[in-house]
Parts: sequence; structure tokens; C-alpha cells
Amino acid sequence: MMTPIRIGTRGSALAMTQTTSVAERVGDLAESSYELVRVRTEGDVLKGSLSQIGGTGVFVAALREAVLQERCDLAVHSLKDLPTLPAPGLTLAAVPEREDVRDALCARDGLTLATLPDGARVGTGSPRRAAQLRAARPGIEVVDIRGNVDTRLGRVAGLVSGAPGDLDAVVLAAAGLRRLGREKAITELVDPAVMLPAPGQGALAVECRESESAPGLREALTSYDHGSTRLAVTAERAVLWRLEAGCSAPIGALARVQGDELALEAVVCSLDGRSILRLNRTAPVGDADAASQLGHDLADELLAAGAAGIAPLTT
Ligand SMILES: NCc1[nH]cc(CCC(=O)O)c1CC(=O)O
Repeated sequence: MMTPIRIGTRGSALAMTQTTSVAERVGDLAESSYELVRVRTEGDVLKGSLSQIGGTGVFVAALREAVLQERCDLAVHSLKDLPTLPAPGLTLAAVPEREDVRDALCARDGLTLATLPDGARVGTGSPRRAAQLRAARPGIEVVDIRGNVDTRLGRVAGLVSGAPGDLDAVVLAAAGLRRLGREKAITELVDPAVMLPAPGQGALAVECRESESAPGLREALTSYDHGSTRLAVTAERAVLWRLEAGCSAPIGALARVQGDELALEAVVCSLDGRSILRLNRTAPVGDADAASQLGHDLADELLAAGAAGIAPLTT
């Protein structure tokens, strides 16, 4: 018998549901009980816009510390919040199968990107979403917002009963809405041809200590890992790494395994949405190194095409 696997999580509703579903699967696979360990992160404490807080990994650092200090054995993160630099002493032990990768428009009165009136106020805290929104619909006003999913939905007029709402719509990740059982708020799943998601969007990351040696745990995590999801997010994150960009840079990337090819698309946007540089590239499906190479190669093409002059990459 093993002692319970201790799984670190942020306290937000989204983090708790994500961690609980991971914990149940890992517990089953390792034939072990588990307990959740709540960790408060800087990203939960600080107020203000995420782009103002800046820096990568505000949601991640405290969870990583908790694993390194052996206050817990695993940490569950949203992969898109995970810095591209590896954390010494930790390893990305499992990337479970990805949820919906798309961004979701949640608008009043069933409106969509095409039917929102000019002048509509659309909330997002993400420069990537803001830029692609402006490019798709130059007439709308993008409003910088932050807060948890329910706070954001509450800003949309008529979407949440009792909340007056000062916005016509917000854009959130479909994956988070689904995990929270809030998919009814979605009025349009935005086609990635219009809005390329963030690298790693919709995927989770399970980290453990490199030295983890509990019987069965590493094996359980290896069998929980989803090969094509890992290849896709590896390629996407390699773009970000090569551009030396952070998670709040106006960059989107999406890779998919299509037959025996890994197809990667990436976009770099100016903040005003007027310049959009979008390229794609494919490689034969191979190992993680080949997926990284594909991401690096596409990033080099973006740089050669002027990416650094379009967007503030290091924010
Ligand atoms: N940066 C916030 C964040 N990190 C992960 C998700 C949920 C979706 C996902 O797993 O990609 C969200 C919320 C959002 O973007 O709407």
C-alpha cells in the first residue's frame, strides 16, 4: 500500500475541477488514494491586469515550490500557464489528452463575432485574443478584464442572472468553460482560422520531482500521458521558446497530428490587430525532439518574416 499521493492545486474553481479529474485518474492508474493540497499562488493574490503583472508563470511558481519542498508529490497546471523553461528538479511527467483547444465567445443574446454590432464591448485580458479580435472585427471595442471565469461571465449583460453586466461579450478558453460546466454560456466556438489559441491551450500538465521514486507513480503518469497531445503542445511551446516570448505575448500556436504528419500553425500579432503574421509548417510525426524542431523552424520563419518588429515578444 502506498501513502496517499499528494496533489498540489490552486484554489480556483477551475484549478480544483482540473486537479480533481487528474487526481482520480492518477489514483486509479497507480491504485492509490490521493489528497489535494491547496497552494496559494502569486497570480491569485495580485490584483490588476495580467499583462501589467507581467512575467511568466505567476500561477505556477508556488505550486512548483511545493513539489520541490515535498509538501506535495504532483502539481497540476494549465499547460498554457506553464513557462517554457524547464524547472530544475522537476519533470513534466504527464500531458493528458487535450480538451477543446478553441477560444469561445460568450455573448449576450446569442450574438457571434459576425453579428456583434460595431461598437460592441468585448472583454479579454489576453493580448493574443485582443489582437485577433480587432483583426476579425475592427469595429468592436476590446476591454481589458481579468478575474476568474464566473467573474468574467458575470460582466456580460444578461448572461448570468442577477449580474447586470457592462459588456456585450467576453472571450474565454472553451476548455475551461467545459471543465466548469459553463458551456451553455458559449455562443460561438471561434474557428482557429480566425483566432489561433495560445500554445498549450486546453491541455493540462502534471509535474513531479525528477527524483520521484514512489512505486507505481511514475508508471501511472507515463500511461496517463497522451502521445499526440504531448507532441502537439511540444511543437507549440517550442515556437514560444524560440521567440523568447512569454505566455502573455500576442502569439498563438496550434499543432495537430494529421495522419502521419504533425501540422503546426503560429501567429504573431501587433497589439492593435493591424499586423498579423501567420505561418504554418508540417513535419513527419516523430519523437518530442522532432516536434520541438518543427516549432523552432516555424519560429525562425516568423522571425525571418519580421515577427520581432510586429509584436512586443518578451512581455
Ligand atoms: N490564463 C488563464 C487560463 N489558463 C487556463 C485556462 C483554461 C483553459 C485551458 O486549459 O487552456 C485559463 C482561462 C482562459 O483562458 O479562459
